[in-house]
Amino acid sequence: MSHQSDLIATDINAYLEQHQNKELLRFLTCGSVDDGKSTLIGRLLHDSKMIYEDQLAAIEKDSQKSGTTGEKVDLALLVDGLQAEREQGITIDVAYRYFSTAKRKFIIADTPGHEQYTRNMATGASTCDLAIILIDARHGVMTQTRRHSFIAHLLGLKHLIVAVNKMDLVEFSEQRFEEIKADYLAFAEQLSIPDIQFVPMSALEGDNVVNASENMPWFKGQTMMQLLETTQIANDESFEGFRLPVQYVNRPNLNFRGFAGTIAAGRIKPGDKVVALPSGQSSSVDEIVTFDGNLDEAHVGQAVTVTLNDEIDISRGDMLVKAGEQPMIGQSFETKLVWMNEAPLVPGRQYYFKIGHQLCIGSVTQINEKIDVNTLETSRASELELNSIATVTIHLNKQVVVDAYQQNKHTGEFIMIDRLSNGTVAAGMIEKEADAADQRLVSDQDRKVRYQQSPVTVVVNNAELAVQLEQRLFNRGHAAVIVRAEDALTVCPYIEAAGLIAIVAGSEQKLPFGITLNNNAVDELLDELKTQSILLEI
Ligand SMILES: Nc1nc2c(ncn2[C@@H]2O[C@H](COP(=O)(O)OP(=O)(O)OP(=O)(O)O)[C@@H](O)[C@H]2O)c(=O)[nH]1
Repeated sequence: MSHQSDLIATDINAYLEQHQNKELLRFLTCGSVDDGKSTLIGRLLHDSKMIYEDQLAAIEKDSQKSGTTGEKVDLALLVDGLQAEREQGITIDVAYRYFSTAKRKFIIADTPGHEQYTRNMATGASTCDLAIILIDARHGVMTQTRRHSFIAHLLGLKHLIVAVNKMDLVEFSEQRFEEIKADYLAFAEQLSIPDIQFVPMSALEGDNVVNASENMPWFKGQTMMQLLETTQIANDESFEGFRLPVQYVNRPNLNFRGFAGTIAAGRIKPGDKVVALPSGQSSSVDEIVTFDGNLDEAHVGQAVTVTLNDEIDISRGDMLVKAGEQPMIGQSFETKLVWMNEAPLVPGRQYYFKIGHQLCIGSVTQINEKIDVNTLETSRASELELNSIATVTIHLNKQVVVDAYQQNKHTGEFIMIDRLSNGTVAAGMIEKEADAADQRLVSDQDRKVRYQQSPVTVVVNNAELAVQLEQRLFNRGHAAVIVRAEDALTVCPYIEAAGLIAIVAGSEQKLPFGITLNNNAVDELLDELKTQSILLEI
């Protein structure tokens, strides 16, 4: 490799130490097809001298055979390494690449631009600190630009670099750059992204990638590489509100009981008062133990084992927090969801939910609004197809401890897993606790479709009873649609048309074809269901 530190020859230990301690920046490149993502990454590697001599020789040879750049070396070939990609001419998956400069280490997530790869982008972005949004200077802000920016915002990225690429094809025009910048800023107002930088660039020619452009002397800002090396990310993690999701209870002998995990937010010292959640039992920190010895203080990002001054019951999946800095504890939440499965999301169907180290069963009870990622317009929807993004209400079979994702990624994110295939079907971000009374009341638009999917319809006039009923039915494998008593007659035709069973509990309304229970008791209802099992098979 041509890029080498002098330290490698003189003091390898000092070099390794220096390398180890360099800050790591994870970033994502996104743009439409052919905006120049691969060329940009190739250029970053090439100009920062991170390419092996033999790699360079190989792509020089390949450029003549399959490159798209005429006489010039096609640096995209360095990145689009997969044969299948080359044949199709597109990047098909998230590819991670590593490189470092004297100042920082980098991991790049290279994601495909097409709309059908929204899930790949979301996957790539979820662990990144920064996103580079590429715009072709000839085309300006496109639908995809807006989509990528929205997903970056959704996943809580705090830093964006908008790279206006192919400036060589618009005569390095300052006016064109300013036009695109103004367009982008007008759109970005809707997204609250704290840090947006702009760079006019030619990835192909190398202008403003690593070296400042001689063709654009009017641009006084930093080059792409300078921005990557200097964007401040150290304070992006939250130092407020201590959170230690317990990954492992370490009990090597009778005298030691420690709770191990990576601190997801805040800081902690021996003596601090802590609460274990969801149990709510409190204690105080005795020691903070690490492989390298005990610490006087630990903070976000550090992997530690904490011992407490009292024997309290804590197991994997629980969370230690500081007294007075409580997160949300609940079973129902409003969340953003990116649906990643070929088969559509079916409200009411049960999935595993993995929230940090907490695993439980639950379902999406309602799709509140679907977001058109291209226009940011919202609409009602009864199902979500692959790559859809929506606000949904989820209901879980046990209490979990979470934060809003925008406050803390680590404690606010979750995935949904199919219970049969074990495949990840969605990624979600917690927004807030759902309103317990309303969240199971089905909206008019969703009603018809929900009935077709759901074997039992329960009509109630009591929100608390509705919650209990739905939970108990869920536990017995039935999906229930809860309808408010006052809506019951309006929705009768749908129930009838779908040939479903209506169970009327505690309601004044008598549906013509329902089983009317005169008693509110849940157990009696369930007994009734048992004896009426034939009806449930419909
Ligand atoms: N003139 C000019 N051409 C460029 C520039 N950057 C990239 N290109 C060309 O644009 C085409 C697409 O570049 P890629 O880097 O493969 O684009 P991509 O965004 O990675 O495309 P996918 O991998 O298909 O998503 C290639 O022919 C590049 O040589 C630039 O700054 N100026």
